[in-house]
Amino acid sequence: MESSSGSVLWFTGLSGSGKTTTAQQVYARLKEIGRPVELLDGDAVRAAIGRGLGFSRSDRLENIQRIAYIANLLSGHGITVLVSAITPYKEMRDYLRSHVNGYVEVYVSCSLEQCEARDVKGLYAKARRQEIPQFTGISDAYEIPEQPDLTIDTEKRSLEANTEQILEWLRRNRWKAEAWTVQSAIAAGREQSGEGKAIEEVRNIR
Ligand SMILES: Nc1ncnc2c1ncn2[C@@H]1O[C@H](COP(=O)(O)OS(=O)(=O)O)[C@@H](OP(=O)(O)O)[C@H]1O
Ligand SMILES: Nc1ncnc2c1ncn2[C@@H]1O[C@H](COP(=O)(O)OP(=O)(O)O)[C@@H](O)[C@H]1O
Repeated sequence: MESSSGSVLWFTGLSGSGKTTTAQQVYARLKEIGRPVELLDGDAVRAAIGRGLGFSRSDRLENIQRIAYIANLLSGHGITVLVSAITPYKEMRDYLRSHVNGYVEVYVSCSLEQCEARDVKGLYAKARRQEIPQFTGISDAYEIPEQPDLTIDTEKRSLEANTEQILEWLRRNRWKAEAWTVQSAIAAGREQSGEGKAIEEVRNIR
């Protein structure tokens, strides 16, 4: 990760697994503590810049690449980006890992049975009636991430616990490194300006 880039937390999981709900909660917590943050939700992005894109493999790939492009622009300004999109294929996530600065894969784990029981938007019922083709988990694949950076379980753990797990991961893996980089930069600046040498000279006098 480039030192000036923000993290891109990419929430991947089945429809109804809790990607949006969790991303919204993380968004609220980051806002509270004054971190610059943006949320790119799959549905909203499709409505804004994905018109004409369906759910074939190639359209989904195109959709993910467009979101990745925006995520990179934002993270380049030090913004933490939260993306909530099914991102069902390994191929997509391999692409993201190699093209998105600060990529953090967050697998939102929830069984198909539970997602279907939730059926937040009534889409599973429609998919079962074959009214929606290529529906993820029913008539199209969801390839479970093999090595996500983080897994959150929305079936067994609460929204609050999962949000805290994500914030703790950021604290440990990203913000500590950030603080270290800033400290090193300050130290290097001091060295360059001669401040370091001056301090050394004062020490020698004493
Ligand atoms: N065929 C099919 N398969 C899966 N999902 C479908 C489909 N048709 C419509 N929807 C609705 O579109 C949302 C998924 O869009 P994404 O952009 O996240 O999908 S993808 O990453 O490009 O695969 C998804 O939103 P979420 O429920 O928030 O995941 C669905 O509401
Ligand atoms: N622990 C949990 N974490 C997140 N969502 C949960 C949890 N338990 C129940 N839910 C519910 O599951 C649904 C998830 O919907 P949503 O966030 O829109 O999913 P997705 O964005 O993955 O399609 C919401 O109705 C939410 O209230």
